[in-house]
Amino acid sequence: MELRKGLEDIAIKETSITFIDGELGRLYYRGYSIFDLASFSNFEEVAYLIWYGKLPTRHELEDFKSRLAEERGVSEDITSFVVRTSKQGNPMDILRTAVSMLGLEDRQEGDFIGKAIRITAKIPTIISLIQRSRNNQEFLEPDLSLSHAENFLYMINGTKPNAQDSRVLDVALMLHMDHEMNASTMACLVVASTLSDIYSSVVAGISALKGPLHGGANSEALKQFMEIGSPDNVEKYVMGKLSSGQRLMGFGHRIYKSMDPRAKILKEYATRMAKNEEINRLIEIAMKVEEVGIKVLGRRGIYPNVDFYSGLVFYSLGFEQDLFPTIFASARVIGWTAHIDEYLKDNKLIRPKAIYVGDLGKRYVPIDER
Ligand SMILES: CC(=O)SCCNC(=O)CCNC(=O)[C@H](O)C(C)(C)COP(=O)(O)OP(=O)(O)OC[C@H]1O[C@@H](n2cnc3c(N)ncnc32)[C@H](O)[C@@H]1OP(=O)(O)O
Ligand SMILES: O=C([O-])CC(=O)C(=O)O
Repeated sequence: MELRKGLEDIAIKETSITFIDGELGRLYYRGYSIFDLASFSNFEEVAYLIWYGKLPTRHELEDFKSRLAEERGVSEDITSFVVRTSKQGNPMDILRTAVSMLGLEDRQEGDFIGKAIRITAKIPTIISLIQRSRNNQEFLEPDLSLSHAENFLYMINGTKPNAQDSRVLDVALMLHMDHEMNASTMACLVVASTLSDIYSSVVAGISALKGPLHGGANSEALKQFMEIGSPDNVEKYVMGKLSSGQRLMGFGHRIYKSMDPRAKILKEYATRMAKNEEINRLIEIAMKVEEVGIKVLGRRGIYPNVDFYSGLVFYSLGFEQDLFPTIFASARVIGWTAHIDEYLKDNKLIRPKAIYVGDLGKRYVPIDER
């Protein structure tokens, strides 16, 4: 039996959701280039596209937007749980538990996409509640007249966002929505393939996304830029890190062997929206890390990934650093649930093999003789 560590280059399903060309750095959702979607589309339209497989008509989009907006509220139980844990808890742990609570509260059978819409609509409310309650700021009810991205920013910052900021978040969320068979999507499918429920599967996705080799890297990348402190320190920091065998956070990818197209788009937004001295300095540092990192790692196909510039964008928009993986989850939940839906149409229990390398036939030794 062949051993494929990390299931590298193993396909577990056919899909019509996302295509990645890792050599050329191209990404498509349902056949549409991410560059076109980022230029012309918006969060609600792309969520619809990913779930339903086609772009909505005007009427379908309006209907879908209202459905998503109406689901934004969370129960008093969830609100009080988040408020109680927001000061000590890791935001991904809080989000994971809150989504688990959503599962307990949902007693309806069926309507898979309806449930996916419900989870997607409520995650920004939970995230905003974490940030505002730990800073002793009053909790704001969702504003149903605002778009998904506008309302997310409104609930975080307490003021209606300007058009540029809401457009930037809209695009950033679109870029994070799906990425074929990444670790967290795989985790969702492992759970879903046992015919468990959507909430349990999404909880598995959040758990996998939390790790610093996956969605947790966005927060680590910004931490890295903050630690570096000044563009003059970049060369020494990067060389020191790499020569001691550590990884540059926000660099490298299982599939991309060139620059991640989403990193290109996010870099453009990050530089365009530079706001204050701190953020301008962080952007300068990031661009220098990119330059030095590519000089050293580029020849091995290791380039900036989506997590390299996304943190700078989220930070500029008012999100606190440890919340970044939760923002990632708020968008990726669309890809997770679309892949679950697709997989369950032709389900097969996911159960790979392990190659046994231990001994056999050992004599059992009673405890007093050990
Ligand atoms: C949304 C996302 O999940 S995007 C990824 C976010 N994660 C990060 O940014 C964390 C840093 N990056 C990494 O750890 C990796 O690039 C991963 C885990 C994302 C993908 O890596 P894999 O395809 O599994 O490759 P693997 O971990 O085996 O690395 C291959 C080689 O490249 C090196 N490498 C990979 N990424 C990096 C990096 N960021 N910095 C330094 N070296 C790296 C490894 O050390 C390894 O070297 P070796 O062959 O000499 O041992
Ligand atoms: O695809 C992967 O392995 C990681 C991921 O989720 C992404 O890049 O968005």
